[in-house]
Amino acid sequence: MLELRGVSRRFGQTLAVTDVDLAIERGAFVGVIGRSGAGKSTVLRMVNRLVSPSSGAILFDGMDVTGLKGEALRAWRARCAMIFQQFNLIGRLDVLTNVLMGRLNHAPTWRALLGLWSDEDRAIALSALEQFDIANLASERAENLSGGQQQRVAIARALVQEPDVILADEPIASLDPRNTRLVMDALKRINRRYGITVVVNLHSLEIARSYCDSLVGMAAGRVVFRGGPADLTADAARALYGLEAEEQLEALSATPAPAPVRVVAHA
Ligand SMILES: Nc1ncnc2c1ncn2[C@@H]1O[C@H](COP(=O)(O)OP(=O)(O)OP(=O)(O)O)[C@@H](O)[C@H]1O
Repeated sequence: MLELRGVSRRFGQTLAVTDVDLAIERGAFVGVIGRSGAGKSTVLRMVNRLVSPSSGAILFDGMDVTGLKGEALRAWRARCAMIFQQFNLIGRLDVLTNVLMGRLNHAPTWRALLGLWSDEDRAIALSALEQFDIANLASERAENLSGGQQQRVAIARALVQEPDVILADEPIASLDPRNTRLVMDALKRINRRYGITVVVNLHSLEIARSYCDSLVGMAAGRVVFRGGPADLTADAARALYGLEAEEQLEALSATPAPAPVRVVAHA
């Protein structure tokens, strides 16, 4: 279980995140929703410690990860893979090598630096690409791929890391509707198939409702909504999105809410 207990983060005078309590079960697929600036990215970044909390504690299966440093911090980061809106691939390298970067924690550094990946690592990387229908692109330079293809490569890289948790920060924000579905399907597949916990920041309520088992809504740095997709009513959306809500609600009314599978518990 991934737990946030009273977690806050201040940047100068800005309180980005205030007193967030969350308890996310292993294998859950959780969407974090809310307006721009609500604190969603900061929450995700605190989990893998790209940003450290100003106060509060983050625990994974009872282990306090809040104060980890050095080797212990690297080990924790290997267990929680991060996926970014801008993919963060190395454009001049080929797709397979980008995916192999996810194996860095499983290979001796000298071998990785020399590009001497084991046959096993290569097979694992290729198999990850196959799962997302992009094995044919293995030898292409990453920068030549479309955004949707690049994001699937990033998900393959995260998968071969063999993480416990995948933290995806607006992974579909720069994608068209077809690629949005392909990328969300890829995240869902690895969640269901391998039981990897997925926490994903999303702008679109429609996507959040159709893919996530449970939702956490943030406004002005605080958690103001928790529930299953069916709990995301028009009133809840208005509370989260204010004036922006109508646009979101239009898209939402076009999609029936699926039944929730798992719920985020209060800590
Ligand atoms: N490194 C930083 N330095 C200063 N302020 C920051 C930093 N990171 C975030 N903030 C501020 O913290 C608040 C929350 O930002 P955050 O990026 O977490 O929100 P968000 O909900 O992810 O927004 P978006 O959807 O636009 O990414 C904002 O006011 C933002 O300007």
